[in-house]
Amino acid sequence: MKIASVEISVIQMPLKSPFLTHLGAVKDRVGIIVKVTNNDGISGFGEGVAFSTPWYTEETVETSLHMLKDILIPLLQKHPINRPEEASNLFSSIRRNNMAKAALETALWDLDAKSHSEPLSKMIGGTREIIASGVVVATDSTAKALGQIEQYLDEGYQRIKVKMNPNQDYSFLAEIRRHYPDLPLMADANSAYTLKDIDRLKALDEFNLMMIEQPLAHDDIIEHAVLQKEIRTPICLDESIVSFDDARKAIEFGSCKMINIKVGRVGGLYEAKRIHDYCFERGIPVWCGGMIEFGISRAHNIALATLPGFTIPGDISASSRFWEEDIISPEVTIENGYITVPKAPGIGFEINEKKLQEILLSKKTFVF
Ligand SMILES: O=C(O)CCC(=O)C1=CC=C[C@@H](O)[C@@H]1C(=O)O
Ligand SMILES: [Mg+2]
Repeated sequence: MKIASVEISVIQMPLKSPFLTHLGAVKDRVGIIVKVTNNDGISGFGEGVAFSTPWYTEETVETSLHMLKDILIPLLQKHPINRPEEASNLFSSIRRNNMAKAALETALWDLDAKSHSEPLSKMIGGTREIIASGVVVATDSTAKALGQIEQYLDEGYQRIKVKMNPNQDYSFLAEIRRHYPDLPLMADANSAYTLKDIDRLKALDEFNLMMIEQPLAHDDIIEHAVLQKEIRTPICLDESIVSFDDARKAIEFGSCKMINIKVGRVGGLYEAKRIHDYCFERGIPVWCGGMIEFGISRAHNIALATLPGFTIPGDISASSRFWEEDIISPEVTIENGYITVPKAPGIGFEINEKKLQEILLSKKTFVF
């Protein structure tokens, strides 16, 4: 890969409505766009998905920018690579900072797929032409949640994920089930519980949830294994899985029955695919998580979700779920609950340069 330059843009756009969790609210999204251009003038794009503050993982937009500008881009300048698969190994000398790594690594994948005139989904071994779409309801009242569920089901989404915590669990889920007894429903706790809550979590078994996501501590796999033995509802891990080895250990240990794979959280597409392959061989279902992202990351998620083990609809919703106007063209849309996988080379979407300029905060170019 003969890289000529890497450009880092910081953008900011308000969400159509706030995304509320028990850990905080996201109203305005700041994101990082990485553009890697080769000597033939072909550009690949990646997106940094860390939030502005470290409420979900330890990374932030600022730490990602530091890692990219001062560590990862200089590393790539010093050690040219031939294939995107090599980026993961090159970056492994740097501990964690997975979202910063993924921002650059995914851009290299897009560039490589475009240089081979191949869709990224095919390049990584994807087999699907359409992917099933789910959506997240993240609000603070039962009435608002019911209203949003109705709207999203009308739009065709195939499953709903709600946010839950000790102030919003049994009666909240009971009310949703009263209205929608057969709805494919999952609940994400973002670590709101401890093992003291086993009885409380056991009581939720009656709602036939597809899974409870990350009920216990963000860095735990030990206590999740204890909990999984006590409850019938499958546990899905999100925050606890930041690498292939985490996934392997969690599965060997019985800490979860499924995994939410987020490209940013695990440091890139290569690691995401390794986790997928491991789970697929063992019949462990995986699904693609979201990061309230802009269109570039959404496009990478679509490519990832074409792999055969992604058997559960992911948090890959339409561009219009969060944005008045997205930064890609065409925007991601849902038809009858599915997203059509683009056939154009790379991520398969163009960049909406006009929108990107409109929401641009800063830009820096690194010449190789
Ligand atoms: O991007 C989406 O569509 C939903 C994203 C989403 O649910 C999450 C993103 C980031 C942190 C969270 O609270 C939550 C999650 O934990 O999966
Ligand atoms: Mg989650």
